[in-house]
Amino acid sequence: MTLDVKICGLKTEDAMAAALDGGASHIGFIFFEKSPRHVEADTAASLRKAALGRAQAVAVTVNADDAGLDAIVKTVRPDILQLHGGESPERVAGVKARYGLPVMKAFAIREAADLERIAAYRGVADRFLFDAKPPRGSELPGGNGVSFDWQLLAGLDDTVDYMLSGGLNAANIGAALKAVSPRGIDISSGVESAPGEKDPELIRAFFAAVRLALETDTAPA
Ligand SMILES: O=C(O)c1ccccc1N[C@@H]1O[C@H](COP(=O)(O)O)[C@@H](O)[C@H]1O
Repeated sequence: MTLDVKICGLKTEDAMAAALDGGASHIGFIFFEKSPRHVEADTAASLRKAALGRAQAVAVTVNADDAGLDAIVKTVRPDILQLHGGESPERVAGVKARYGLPVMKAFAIREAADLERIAAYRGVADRFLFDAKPPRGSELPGGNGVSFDWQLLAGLDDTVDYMLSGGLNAANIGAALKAVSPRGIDISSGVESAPGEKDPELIRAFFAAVRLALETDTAPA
């Protein structure tokens, strides 16, 4: 089994190096000013150079307008756009057409009914990302370090290409991969020592836990 691993919310060169050396397939930059992980486009453009030819750069935005996306795409040259707000299927299609880039659409999951929303995005979004619903009072649509019931995804058919996200860490990734079979996993706060502060040691520990989980073949039959 190959598994994509996205380390999200990178802001520093040492965290970027740990992510790439660990084997990240994707690295994510947050463009959302309320987030402790927010980066300016210039910073992301500089950091993403280290990933060229090694990992795909993902620009994470929340209900961004064309002007905002134009600036990010022009400066950062991301490989993928992650839309982590309430973007409609029409908006996703419009973003894909405007930039010619793959789009990963995020969905907040708490109960089975939340998955019904993906139907309208099938054939529109290139990939889905399933994250937990934010806790009450949080200003962040993602990056809250909160998990959801992974079993909710167990009934998805194999054609649904998704990344699993939300509260993943070195301690629970084995159980997550026992429960479900995503094509990718995405982590942010689980490799931080404080909000927005990536810890290279925690990034290394996460990759070690992923390797262990894959070696022990934890995927469901
Ligand atoms: O991380 C953020 O601050 C953030 C802000 C706005 C939209 C998305 C954000 N992060 C996404 O959240 C998940 C991972 O969160 P965690 O591992 O539970 O901390 C991931 O998809 C990030 O791209």
